[in-house]
Amino acid sequence: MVFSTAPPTKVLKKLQYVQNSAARLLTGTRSREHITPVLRELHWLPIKHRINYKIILITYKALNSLAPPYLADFLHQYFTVSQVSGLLDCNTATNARLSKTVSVSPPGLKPEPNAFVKELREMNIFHDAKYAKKKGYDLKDNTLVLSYSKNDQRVVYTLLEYDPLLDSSNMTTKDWEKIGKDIEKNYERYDGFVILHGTDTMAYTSSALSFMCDHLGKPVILTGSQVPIYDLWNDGRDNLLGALLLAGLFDIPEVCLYFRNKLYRGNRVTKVDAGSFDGFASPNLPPLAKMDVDVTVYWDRLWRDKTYTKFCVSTELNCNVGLLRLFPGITTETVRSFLQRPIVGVVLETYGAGNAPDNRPDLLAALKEATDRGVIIINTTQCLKGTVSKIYATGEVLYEAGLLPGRDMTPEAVLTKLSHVLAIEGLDLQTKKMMMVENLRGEMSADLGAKRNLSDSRFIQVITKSLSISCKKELEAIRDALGPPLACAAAKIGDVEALESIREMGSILSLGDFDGRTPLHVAASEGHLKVVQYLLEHGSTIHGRDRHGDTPLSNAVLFRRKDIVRLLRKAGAHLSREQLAVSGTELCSLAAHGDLDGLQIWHVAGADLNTPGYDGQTALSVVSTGVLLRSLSALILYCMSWHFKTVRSIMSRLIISIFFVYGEWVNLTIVSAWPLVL
Ligand SMILES: NC(=O)C[C@H](N)C(=O)O
Repeated sequence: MVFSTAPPTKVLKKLQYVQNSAARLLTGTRSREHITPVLRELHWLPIKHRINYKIILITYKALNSLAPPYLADFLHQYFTVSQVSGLLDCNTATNARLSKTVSVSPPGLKPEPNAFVKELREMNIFHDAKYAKKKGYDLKDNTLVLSYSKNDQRVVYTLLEYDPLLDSSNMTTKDWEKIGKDIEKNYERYDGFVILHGTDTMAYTSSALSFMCDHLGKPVILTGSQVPIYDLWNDGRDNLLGALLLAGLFDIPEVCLYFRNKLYRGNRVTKVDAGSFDGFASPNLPPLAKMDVDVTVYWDRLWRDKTYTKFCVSTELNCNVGLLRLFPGITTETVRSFLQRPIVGVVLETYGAGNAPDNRPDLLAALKEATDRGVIIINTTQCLKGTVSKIYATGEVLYEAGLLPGRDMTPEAVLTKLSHVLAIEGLDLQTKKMMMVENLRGEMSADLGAKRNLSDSRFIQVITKSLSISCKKELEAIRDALGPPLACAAAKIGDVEALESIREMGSILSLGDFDGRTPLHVAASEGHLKVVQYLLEHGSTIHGRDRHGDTPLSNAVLFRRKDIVRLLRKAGAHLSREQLAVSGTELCSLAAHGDLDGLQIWHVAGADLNTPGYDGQTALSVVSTGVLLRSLSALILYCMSWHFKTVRSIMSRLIISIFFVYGEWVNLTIVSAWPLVL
């Protein structure tokens, strides 16, 4: 997690003056007259450095012996109310930071370990301590609650800080693997993931993760900042807040990058500005979402997995790949030595629409030699925007040399895709080449093909006629408003054809109705296996929650649709942490009623039969207690029968008790053995 930026040198001088003067004040007289010149200098600094945390803290320490009202006035100019109270409190953390800060002389910014979560706790927007307390949340140190709520739902988030924290320039593929593994490890416990990352190499990481995450069904959002979040004037706070809200409240099953109010697909971005809050661009794909006055998610732009397979992360990456940028006069020796073994994959950045000199047979021969040896070379453009094509003869020659077209992929995307594809075991070269030109995660613009016109839809024709509408915008608005409830209605009656027509008119089948219930929720509840299959094949969001927090899987469990539970599990659905937390009590109640079918469904859905209920009992102990009680009653009956001599022979008395005990034994065996026979 890194939030840093280096200030320009002119400002550094001023910064140093203020720091030094403030530091001198620490040891000398601390009267108002001595401090005023420092403050004046402070005011002349550009705002972003004036409010530099270090300066404020040093000056604060210098001011510490002054009268509190003066001190508070000063602090309020630069800090929020909660930060001031944190400072005045001068707790151990603040003291630790103060002493550390004073000893730092040149402000070369570095990631600061173990500071972030404490800082977030002090910012009201990032942690609503009162709410957490009121709700009785047992929040561990690194778990916080956002103060923003939607339908009384809060985003609760847990922070995992890496050790060591790295400037992103120091990151390697090993760090991508670590992030990927952590996502995989925690996948079922969280609804989304936010990765705080330095901006310098963030586009590489987001591209790599997009390829490493197979069948992703939840948001993974990378974000960072150009100015440290510890500074008052920074972009870290907005970026982090936006990323948390999007990851927590929206079902966007992609690896994305969030920066300056926009959510981009992770493998379409590139860093374009080192000195602006608008640091990233996605030249060939518009944003997936915008956080403005309203949050707008462009659902139709999302990349959806069309297969139903469980999420997994492939962490293997081939590091023998490289980027080579052509320039006029590049020597054949340079190209040749670059293409030497062990290199197996190369991104060749060519001119314009994918062109290279066609009057350099030596250079083209060097490329051809490499591709003949099995090196995969992908042709990409040096331009920020646009795609490679074969329109020029200077482009055509590259394909004759065995290069593959990188279309409009960013160099970051091609490099990480090569690294991923080349590491997959058991694939021949031809398949790997095929994968490189295929769209794996929306990293290239899709062929638009013959896109159906909205007005071609029969349904839309009827609506336009009856409402006398002709304008495209109005048609789209009608489609977007009617699409989700219509799709839910079709799912309810199990009508796959109707769903197909709704999809053809451009509606997104993953969207929910007024209660947040998607067609998948409805089909799962109603038990329409074919509809569930169809929806999964068309990229329906499997983890979507309705207003009550229910998912398609929990609905299928509730309505006892065992075949649908199985199918959803195959597609990667799982019970949420909250559902698992109450599963113990539910299982005990089913066990107490001898409801084998109910227990089976929960087991298929992934519940652990050993989960304790509210009173600490498990389903198994409930059954055993039942056996004990019934065995006892059997014994009592046996004795009674002996006593009252109602049953004369010992034989018949034995039969009665065996009947009781045997009956229980059969039950008990089924309950404890059924997981084996499922
Ligand atoms: N502000 C930043 O994020 C730049 C920093 N050097 C990094 O990428 O880690």
